[in-house]
Amino acid sequence: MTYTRRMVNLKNVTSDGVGTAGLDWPNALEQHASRLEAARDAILQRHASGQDPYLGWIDLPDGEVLGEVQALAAQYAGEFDDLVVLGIGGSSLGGLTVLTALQHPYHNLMRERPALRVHFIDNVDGDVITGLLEVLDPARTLVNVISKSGTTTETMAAYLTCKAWLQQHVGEGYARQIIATTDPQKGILRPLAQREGYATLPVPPNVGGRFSVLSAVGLLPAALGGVDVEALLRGARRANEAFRAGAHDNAILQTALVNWLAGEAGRNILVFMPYSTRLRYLSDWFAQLWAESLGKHKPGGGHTGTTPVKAVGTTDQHSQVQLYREGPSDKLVVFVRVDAPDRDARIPNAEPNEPEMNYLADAPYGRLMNAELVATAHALAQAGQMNYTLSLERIDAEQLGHLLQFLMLQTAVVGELLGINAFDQPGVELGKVLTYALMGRPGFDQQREELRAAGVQVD
Ligand SMILES: O=P(O)(O)OC[C@H]1O[C@](O)(CO)[C@@H](O)[C@@H]1O
Repeated sequence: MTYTRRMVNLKNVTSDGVGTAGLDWPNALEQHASRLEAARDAILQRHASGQDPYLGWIDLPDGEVLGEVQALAAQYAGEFDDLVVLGIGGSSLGGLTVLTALQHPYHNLMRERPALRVHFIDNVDGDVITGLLEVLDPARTLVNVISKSGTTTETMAAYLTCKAWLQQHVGEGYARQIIATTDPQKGILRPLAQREGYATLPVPPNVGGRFSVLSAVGLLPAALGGVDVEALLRGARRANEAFRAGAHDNAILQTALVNWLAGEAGRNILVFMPYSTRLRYLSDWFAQLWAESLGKHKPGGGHTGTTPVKAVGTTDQHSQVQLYREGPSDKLVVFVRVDAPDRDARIPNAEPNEPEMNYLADAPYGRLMNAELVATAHALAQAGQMNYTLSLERIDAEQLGHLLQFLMLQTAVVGELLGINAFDQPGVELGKVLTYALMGRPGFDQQREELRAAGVQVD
């Protein structure tokens, strides 16, 4: 994986494609190299101490849970057609990203499928949940309920629905068709799964949801969907190794710096825009990673965080790029480019009577896609709009694993530069608690009364 930067304008674009204006590159790197390395070292030291409650995700590429995941996947393969994944946020978006990127783009429509179809339920939309169950065969459907905390309302509601559906249709054997992925100790889901006799997988206590894609959370759905999970972890290990390089050879540190400086310079919006339909959910996964990690109260007062915007090229070129070029200079745009698509898909020879279309004749789709990316990056740079491009050679499990770990490490470094805890999410927890109060969950009477006192209708 490589990256290029194309900053505020084209004047200072160097021969290796590294744009420099605005950030005065490479002086900015010179100026901040030791600070970057210190941030990286602080993270690695906390991790090495074995005491840090949040940094377990750095170890996930070593694949401690891999054997267990593969054994479960092998046990179920062939016997089932569909897997329904129940989870939300970090308990859903990683698996969705990996499967959308790595399965056949129309895997679900294939007559002969090499692996299970995987469906993600990540909302309390009764039409969608019951609509899905209406068309699935209960005897050939597995359910993987995923919740780190083991309590999240949305996931518990979907679990109750799916369990009742399985019980109704397959009777006593339903427990064999449910796998619970959750914290080894905490929450409601773990004891419930033990009582019911479900197969279980762990979410390590020191791994937060948005950093859990390479734990059993992402690996089991990926493995059941036919993804080469070993290669995914191998790629992530390469990112871990690259993270140890000096700042001048370390794209993770350098992009963290660009992001941090962009925020400090008032560029409060971060547009994440892969040029690939297969990578469209990477934008969703990244948006959660970025927003929950970096949108925080500053220790000394004030706030941190740039607002992630999910986009996909070229599609959103035709809906958002007008704003990115001529709107306020308050954004950093991150493109993701794929050098070589899997298929040598070409546009057929054009219309013989339309010579103006001949430029498309026999053109590879990949070339057209990347021409659009480069054109957009240049157009933004010319208008003083900061952007850089991360490049994958191709979309395969190893490259994707590398990119996921790259982005998690980059986010951790930005958190360190900002002086915040990038691994908690207190702002989201309050919403969860107030939902419990509104829904009448026992133990939340005080919050219920507070809501009533604040004029919220609670009954
Ligand atoms: O895995 P859980 O505990 O159900 O949480 C799901 C998601 O909810 C959040 O806590 C935010 O509401 C995320 O951080 C997390 O990924």
